[in-house]
Amino acid sequence: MRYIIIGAGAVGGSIGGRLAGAGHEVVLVARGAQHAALRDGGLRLKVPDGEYTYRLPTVEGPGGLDELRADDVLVLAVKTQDTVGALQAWGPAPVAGGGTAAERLPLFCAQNGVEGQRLALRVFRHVYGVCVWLPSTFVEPGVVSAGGAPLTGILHLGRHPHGVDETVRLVAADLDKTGFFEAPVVPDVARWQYAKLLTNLNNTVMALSGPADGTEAAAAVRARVRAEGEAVLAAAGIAYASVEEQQAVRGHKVDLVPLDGAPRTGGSTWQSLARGTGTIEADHLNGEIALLGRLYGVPTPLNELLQHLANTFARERREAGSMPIAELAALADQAVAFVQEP
Ligand SMILES: CC(C)(CO)C(=O)C(=O)O
Repeated sequence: MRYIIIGAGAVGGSIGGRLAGAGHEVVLVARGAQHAALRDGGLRLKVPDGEYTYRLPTVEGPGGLDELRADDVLVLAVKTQDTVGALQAWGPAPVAGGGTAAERLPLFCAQNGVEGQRLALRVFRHVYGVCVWLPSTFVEPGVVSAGGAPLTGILHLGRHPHGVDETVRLVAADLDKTGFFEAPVVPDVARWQYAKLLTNLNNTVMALSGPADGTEAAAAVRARVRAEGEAVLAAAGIAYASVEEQQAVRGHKVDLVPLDGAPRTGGSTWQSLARGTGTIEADHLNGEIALLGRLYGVPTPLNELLQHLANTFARERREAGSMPIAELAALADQAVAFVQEP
């Protein structure tokens, strides 16, 4: 199989690099400065076992390929807010030399949340979810780091929202065989992704108030945000894997190792803010909970607040981590009081 990594950033670059390192054919897809750096200098992957450079075919879109092949596997690793753009480019994808129609190819969404798969199913027939547990960082154009050891990441895979087929087994086997991923094939990948969504609700808290906030105030905000998420999923009848189930798989297999020259950061939303990308994933993390809350009549003041504040930070390019946790906690109290008013 040939792996086409659409969005060769932190997660996509880590997966693509490790697959290439294990001898697989990999094509990287990126835009702008990242495309230029990957094309000219290769992909530099900083990991606990060393630093590797992979010189791989790199394109900006399907037009850069001669053709799509029947053995191509698309891995969509762009941030959720960039999914529609990527699907518009790749979905109908008539490529120069003809070949296989992209919409018939398997598309694996290696993304946070669940919205990516829903969008992809409007265009692609064979959509797979990947529940990505892979702490990684976009260091600078052409360079990504992934600090998990002994494994780089744990990637639960399955057809979205549920189901297993031969393709997912083959992809999981390729990932497993790199030696750097554990890739359990699960019959209910959405259940794992909703569990991860609950964890990712904290991404905005970290992005606003700093990555390494071990204070009681931060823990209290996180607990309240998660409790809202759990109440919403319960009301919507959406099942999610328990913390114990997740820990049983994860164990200490992706413990973080400090990497020379690669800054330790606070999750993907923090990184987006720190890079000043102008957009973040909050609409599909806290915003997913707020949406479900409205659909099922469950108040979600904290998640709405976090969605709003984080989007404002991104739009105004405010400094990541610059809101003291006490200020965030006070705003959270006000938001809760506001919805409780008669
Ligand atoms: C928690 C983590 C790092 C795991 O992959 C993540 O999902 C994120 O930063 O978005």
